[in-house]
Amino acid sequence: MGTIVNKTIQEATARLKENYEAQKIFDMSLGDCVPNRDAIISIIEGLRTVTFPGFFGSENMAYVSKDNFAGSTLAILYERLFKQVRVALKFDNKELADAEIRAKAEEYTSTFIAKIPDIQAMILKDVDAEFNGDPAAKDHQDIILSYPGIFTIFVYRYAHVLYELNVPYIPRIMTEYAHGLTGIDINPGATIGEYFCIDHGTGIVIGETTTIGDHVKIYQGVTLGALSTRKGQLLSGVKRHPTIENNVVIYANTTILGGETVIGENSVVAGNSFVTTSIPANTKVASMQPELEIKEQK
Ligand SMILES: CC(=O)OC[C@H](N)C(=O)O
Repeated sequence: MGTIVNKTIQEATARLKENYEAQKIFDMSLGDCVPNRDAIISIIEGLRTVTFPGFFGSENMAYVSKDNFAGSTLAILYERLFKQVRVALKFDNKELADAEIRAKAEEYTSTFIAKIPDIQAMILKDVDAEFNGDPAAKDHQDIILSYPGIFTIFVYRYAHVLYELNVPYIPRIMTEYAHGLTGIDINPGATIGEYFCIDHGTGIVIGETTTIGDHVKIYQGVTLGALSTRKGQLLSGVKRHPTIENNVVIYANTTILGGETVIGENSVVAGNSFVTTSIPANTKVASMQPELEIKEQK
C-alpha cells in the first residue's frame, strides 16, 4: 500500500477509535461475551427440528427412535441455549458474579427446556387454526412446510417463554430473525392465546404489550400498535398496545392503536380500518377514531 493510503487508514482508524470510546455501548474488554446471532438462529433450527420431527433437520425418521431423536436434540439445545443465556446475562449486567450468572443461566435454560412439550402442543393448535382458517391450505403438512405465519408464531411462542423469564436480548433476536424472513413482526412480549391464525401475514406488526385471546385471526398488514410518542422510554413497561378478545377477525391492512383499546369478543374489524377506541363484543366495524393525537409525556 502506498504512503497516502496508509495515512488515510491511520487517520480513519484514529477517528473510529475516538468514536468507539465516546460511545458507551462498545466495551471491547468483553471479548466474545456478546450474544451470538448465528448461535441463536441455530437454536431456532433445533427447536424447529424437535417441534416438527421429520420436517426439518437431517435425520431420517425411519431409522431413529423417538426417544433418541428428542433426547439428543434437547441435549444439543440445552448446551447451545445455556451458553447464549450466560453470555446475554453477562452482557446485560457486567457487575454480576460469574457463579450467579451460571446459576441463573442453568435455571432459565432448564425451565425453558421443560416447557418445550407444552409449547409444541400449543404450536400444533396454531397449525390447526391455520388449516381451519385457510381453504387454500392443502393439509397440516403444507402449513408446517411453507406458511410464513406458522413459522413466525412458532418462533414467537418459544421467544415469549424466554421473555417471561427475563432473559435479555435473545427473545428479540429470535423474533426479529423471523420478522426478517417473513415480514411478520411479533414482539416476544405480546401475550397470544390458543389457536392463533395469521393468513398471508406480510406486514403484520404486533407490539410488546398486546394481548390476544383464543381463536383470533388476522390478515396481512394488520398493526396492533401504540400511539406515537417522542419520549418512548418513559412508557417502557406501560401497556400501550391493544387487547383483542376471543374469536375476533381483523381484515387486511387495519391499524388498531392504544393500550386502552379493546376489541370485544366475536367482533369483526373491516380491512383498511383505523381504530383508536374500544369496540364492544359482537360488533362489525370499520374505522373508529374519536381522537388522534401524539401524546406528549409530561
Ligand atoms: C407496534 C407499535 O406500534 O410499537 C410502537 C413502539 N415500538 C412501542 O412499542 O411502543
